[in-house]
Amino acid sequence: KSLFPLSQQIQKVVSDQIRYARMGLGKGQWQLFADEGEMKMYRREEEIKGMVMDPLKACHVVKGVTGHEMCHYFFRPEYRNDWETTLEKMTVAETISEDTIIFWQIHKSIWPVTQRDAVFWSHMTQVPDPSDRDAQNIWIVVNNSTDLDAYPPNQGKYLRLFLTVCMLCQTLVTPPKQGTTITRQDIACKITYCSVVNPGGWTPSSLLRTIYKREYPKFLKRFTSYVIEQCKNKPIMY
Ligand SMILES: O=S(=O)(CCO)c1ccc(-c2ccc(C3CCCC3)c([C@@H]3C[C@@H]3c3ccccn3)c2)cc1
Repeated sequence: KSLFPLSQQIQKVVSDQIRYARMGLGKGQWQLFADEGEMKMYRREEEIKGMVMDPLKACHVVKGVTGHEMCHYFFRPEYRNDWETTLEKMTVAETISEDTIIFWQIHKSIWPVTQRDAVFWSHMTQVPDPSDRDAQNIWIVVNNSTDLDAYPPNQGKYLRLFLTVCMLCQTLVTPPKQGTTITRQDIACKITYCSVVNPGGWTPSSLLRTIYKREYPKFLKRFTSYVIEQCKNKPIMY
């Protein structure tokens, strides 16, 4: 469908997602649906052709890890089964480069919803900080559905879902006392997680919204706890 080679499509979607993540909530009726300490999750109710397409934005501040570390554990396939509890199967369909991978994921069926799969490219990159040109403290991972000939949609029992997700992470450092080196007590990561999911087939809106309301907070809490655990005894990766 896309006329542009993959790299150009990635640049466009990534720059759109950076702007979208940075704009805060923006216009429209955003509902705060999860508020647990530092983690705040908002959604806007949107239906297109009777299908739930609710945009979601989550803001979170996680102590003791950097934005690079958070994006690394979100992007790399080898860690995904440790924190993603709704996966039945995850395959690396193509490794385009060290910062671009195409995944095929089958999500566990959640009764009575038809089981879904997804094919998406995942791209991890550093983001310039507009307020501080030589800062190197912002990273992003964008996951965006794509077609892949080897994985045609809706062949078997899975409905193909379509998603655009971004995980924008900014490292915050509180400088320690003069002359002492920075430790994990002095760092934190400010996360903006955005997602728009097209479930790919009609499902009762109330049912989908119940699933999202339960699963998104669970996912972000589990993922961030996992990264803290993985990093705590390792040197800081800036
Ligand atoms: O951030 S990611 O890129 C991380 C890579 O895995 C991502 C996040 C969420 C999804 C997702 C999209 C739709 C659905 C369901 C809803 C009804 C039909 C399919 C689910 C199932 C419910 C569970 C779920 C929902 C929300 C968060 C985590 N789990 C998940 C996929 C990828």
